[in-house]
Amino acid sequence: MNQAADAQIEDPLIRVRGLENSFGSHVVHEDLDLDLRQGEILGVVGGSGSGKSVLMRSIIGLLRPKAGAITVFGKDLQRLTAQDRSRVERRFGVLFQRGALFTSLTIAENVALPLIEHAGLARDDAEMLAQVKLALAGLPAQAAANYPAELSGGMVKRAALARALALDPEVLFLDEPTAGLDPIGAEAFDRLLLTLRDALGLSVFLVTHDLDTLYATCDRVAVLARRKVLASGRLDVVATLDDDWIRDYFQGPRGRAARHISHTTEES
Ligand SMILES: Nc1ncnc2c1ncn2[C@@H]1O[C@H](COP(=O)(O)OP(=O)(O)OP(=O)(O)O)[C@@H](O)[C@H]1O
Repeated sequence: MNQAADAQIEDPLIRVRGLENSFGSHVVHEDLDLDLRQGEILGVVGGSGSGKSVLMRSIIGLLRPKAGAITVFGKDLQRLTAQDRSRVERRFGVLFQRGALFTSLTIAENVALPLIEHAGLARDDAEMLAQVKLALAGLPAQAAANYPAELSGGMVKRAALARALALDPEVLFLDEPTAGLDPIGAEAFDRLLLTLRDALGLSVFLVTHDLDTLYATCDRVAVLARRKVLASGRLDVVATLDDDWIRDYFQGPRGRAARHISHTTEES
């Protein structure tokens, strides 16, 4: 596990304070606070519809919150000019829930696209660099020429991860990266995530329902419930808090099984 979990870090990389989001009369977030620290993998959990994706979209700039402050790399996002904001956003890599690759482009072309559009690389250079990113995400070289529909779910996730890594981000946002993967594929993805975090010094905002992923990868966890972050901290601490939702989630049969597996793995 990463040392960030225990470190007393004054300035988090991302600081969200008093966030409010609503759609019509439906209030999703109210007075929500959250920190993402340098070098950590933060697991963001909560029931379906609790606002995990809306939170992620607010931070990466796809959704303008109704109120609150989001500070990224020490800069208040709302106060930045469009140009400065896009500079900040270029330091983010994002993997959306369903991969969101362009189906009419090959895997290499998908990964090359941000390099051409945002880094201004020539097509040949971008496609060469795309091969490096695909290798980093653990894809075999021959997958580069395939279209997304020709790959397995696990390979599509890796391709989407390669695209998220294209611009050498400092923060990685992952929305349900192991959803739909079989347990072996999900475990391989977890290991890849840890390796990449350590090798590239990434900080990771990880939305997940997957308890195994949570126990295998996260330094800290933030629980979204009742429109805010109900609790955040080390998983072993949060999992034992006295709250009905937390108890049901972490100490139900699936939570207990995931914790048992993680302890067994740590001991062996
Ligand atoms: N563009 C939108 N317009 C209206 N309502 C929206 C919009 N986006 C999200 N919502 C609503 O906001 C709430 C939170 O959605 P969100 O997708 O963040 O949930 P989630 O916690 O990520 O859920 P899941 O785990 O099922 O993916 C939901 O009730 C959803 O219907």
